[in-house]
Amino acid sequence: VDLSVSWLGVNMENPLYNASGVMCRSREELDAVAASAAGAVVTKSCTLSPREGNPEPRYARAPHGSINSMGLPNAGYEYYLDYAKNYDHASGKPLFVSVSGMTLEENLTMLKAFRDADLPCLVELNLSCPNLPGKAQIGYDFAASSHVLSEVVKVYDKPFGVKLPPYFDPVHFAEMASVLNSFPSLKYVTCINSVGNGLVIDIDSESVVIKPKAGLGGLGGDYVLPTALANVREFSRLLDGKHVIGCGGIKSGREAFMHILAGATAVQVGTCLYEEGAGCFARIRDELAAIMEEKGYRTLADFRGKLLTM
Ligand SMILES: O=C(O)c1[nH]c(=O)[nH]c(=O)c1Cl
Repeated sequence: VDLSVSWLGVNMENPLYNASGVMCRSREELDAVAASAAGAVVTKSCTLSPREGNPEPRYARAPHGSINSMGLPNAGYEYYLDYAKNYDHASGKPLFVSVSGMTLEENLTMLKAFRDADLPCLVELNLSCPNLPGKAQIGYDFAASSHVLSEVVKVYDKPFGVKLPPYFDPVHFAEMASVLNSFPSLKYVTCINSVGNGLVIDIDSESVVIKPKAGLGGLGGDYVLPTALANVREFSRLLDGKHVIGCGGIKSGREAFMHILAGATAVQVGTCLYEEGAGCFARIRDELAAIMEEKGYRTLADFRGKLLTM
């Protein structure tokens, strides 16, 4: 079976890579993902200046996934620009850079720098960080999203993508798709970011499990799989000529198969990567290959987007 996927001018031998935020803040972590069976690498969302992030504990494993309120800890955009300049693009593993400025001006400054560096990496503009106290997610404000993207495409003329929050209403899917469809150079969306502001409670300690925001944090893992699949399928259906990257609840070949069946071009692994380590890419790849073998599919295109309805 052939697990490769070619899209946006990049070729991936394996459709699996890390979700932004997991194993991608330092060059050592990024190199570990690049050295693994992952088919691509994406950096931790960056801001203009380095950030410490929220007070710890800010990540916790939960019975069916994870909760995090990291608060955008990162080394600052110049660190990731430097990593991208030195990245071995000939390695065949595309590098994606996640950008998540604290303000529109920050985003424009960073995007101009990446534009001017003229690197083969692709930008994933994060519209969905749920963990900055007092800051609403851009992705939940359709007018703000449209304004940000209008300003972005004025300075950043290369293909790019956006990381979207989960939506939970057909009207919202349609509204956001309408906004996104008005930007031809926006070539992909990554669905989904964590399900924002959940609350995990430990009944033994009768306490929350993370410190920031009185315990509120973004959910990942099994908790979010059905929501992730719905967002992948809806945006695959509603977006014109754009790719959808699936993220959310992938921990085996089974969920990877589901995401691709729902329409995903490629898939990102977050919670499972955090808990298992970079070995998960080879394991999930092999599990996906076995499922394809069993079903008689030779390539991802044989079943991509072919989810049956009743
Ligand atoms: O708290 C974070 O750093 C964070 N955590 C998430 O779950 N999604 C994001 O986009 C970000 Cl930026």
